[in-house]
Amino acid sequence: KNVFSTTGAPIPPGPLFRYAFLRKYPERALHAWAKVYGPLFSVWMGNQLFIVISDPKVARDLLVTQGAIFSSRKQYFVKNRTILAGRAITATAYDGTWRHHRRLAMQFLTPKAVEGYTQVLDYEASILIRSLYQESKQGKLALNPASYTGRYAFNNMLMISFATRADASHSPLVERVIELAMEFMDLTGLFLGKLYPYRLIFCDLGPWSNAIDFITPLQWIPTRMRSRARKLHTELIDVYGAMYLALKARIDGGEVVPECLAKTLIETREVEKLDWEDTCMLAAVFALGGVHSISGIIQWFLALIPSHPEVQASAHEELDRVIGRDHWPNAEDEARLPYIRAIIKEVQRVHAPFWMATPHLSTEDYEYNGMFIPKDTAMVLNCFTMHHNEERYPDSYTFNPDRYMGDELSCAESAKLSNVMERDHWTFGAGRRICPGLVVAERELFLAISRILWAFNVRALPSAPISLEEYEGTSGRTPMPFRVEFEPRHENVDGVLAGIEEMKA
Ligand code: HEM
Repeated sequence: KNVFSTTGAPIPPGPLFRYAFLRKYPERALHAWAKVYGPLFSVWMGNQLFIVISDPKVARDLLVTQGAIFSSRKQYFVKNRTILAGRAITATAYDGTWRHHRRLAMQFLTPKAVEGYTQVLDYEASILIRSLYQESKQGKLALNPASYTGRYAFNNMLMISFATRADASHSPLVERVIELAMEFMDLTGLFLGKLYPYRLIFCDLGPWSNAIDFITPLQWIPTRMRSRARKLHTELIDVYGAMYLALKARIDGGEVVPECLAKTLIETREVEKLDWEDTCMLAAVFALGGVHSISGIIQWFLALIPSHPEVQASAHEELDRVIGRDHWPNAEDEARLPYIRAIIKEVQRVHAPFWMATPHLSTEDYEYNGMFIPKDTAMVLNCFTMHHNEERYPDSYTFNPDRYMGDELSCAESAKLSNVMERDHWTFGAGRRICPGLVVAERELFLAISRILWAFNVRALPSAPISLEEYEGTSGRTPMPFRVEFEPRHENVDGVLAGIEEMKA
């Protein structure tokens, strides 16, 4: 590969020895290198060049302004080519298929669409609070929140994708979806710790995936990795195909099912010329992208809040003042609760679930500030360094929601600011591949976190301190398993929860 442009510009500087540094907590290595090599540096993995972006203005200049060049995806052998077969939007190159599939999914992700099914998210948030209240025996028993936050995020996605949900005793099909997610994690080499149901529906690969991705001859021989990846691909098609067909059978049987992604696919599949694999992978998109991420952020919130009693007290004060104790916050209260919003933004800043977003691939040679970025370079957004930019976030290692007071924009609005130094954070990526689930994600986070704060005083156990440094996986996703107490804050919690019944799947 050329390391100089035709005008003689070199690729950005970078470290010589790298693999060992990138194995666990890779963002720490990237952060250290950004200090040495600056806002744009190179890292080679085998014959693949990665260029790491660590500055908001550079991110804008390349990923946004030059979006026509920096918006594709590398076709990793295991994840993109074999398991997802270039589909599920995230794995698709920057082409007509990507545009087509993203457009179809976006019908369910625009602010207007999210408004239309907010009652679903609202209901699942109620079930989340009810489960935490009941299963903690009204606050007497400490809980590990992972499976509850996972079920919350999972049910939201199941409802908007397939108009179905998992009750506490889930169906065999849902069990299967979870097993496949675990196999996905296992195969893509990302998961190091103990498995919990629901938490692992999907995570986007850190850029440094398997050796087989970088050593081409390994792809030609029948390794166990290759056969498991192929099997997983087939199973994803089978399982999500079965969920699609189950919905179709309901519709064919005369049932009036709520609007959902799979229903739209059923109605438009022929006109849209979607083959069976496209259909199944598209139907799976929300469950793949929108579970682990949401669940992870709520868990980080729960891990952080007990050690910041002053933040929790200010949140309780705001809720009591603005909402009162007779009812809990609803979606339309969001704008009136700036401190709750600030907490949510700050959690996302200090614990973005994907420290390296999902790398974009360049599709043309490009020269930037005297440096050469060759075609087919994987561009990594170094969110960790960007979220610790002292100019933008003074005292950046301190969890301090106050820094967002006065920021009245939603994350979606903030991502469009022309002054990128004012953008709230980079947790959802940047440019044309920015997370399309951003609006629904924000609403889900608001409903869950504002109601947890309304209902409970969240406390750590003195005997089981929570680690805020370590995490599972290789990209900052979820905290190490921990337990917290959910102490009801007032008597009305019981009364408000009394009217809520769990629907069957
Ligand atoms: C707080 C929760 C979430 C976070 C932090 C998150 C983060 C991300 C990030 C960093 C990317 C890569 C962006 C880039 O390439 O620049 C992404 C892509 C994506 N996300 Fe999310 N996401 C979240 C929730 C969701 C939800 C709820 C959905 C679905 C409803 C979703 C669906 C997707 C899809 C389909 C892509 C691929 C987009 C493309 O390649 O064009 N995400 N997300």
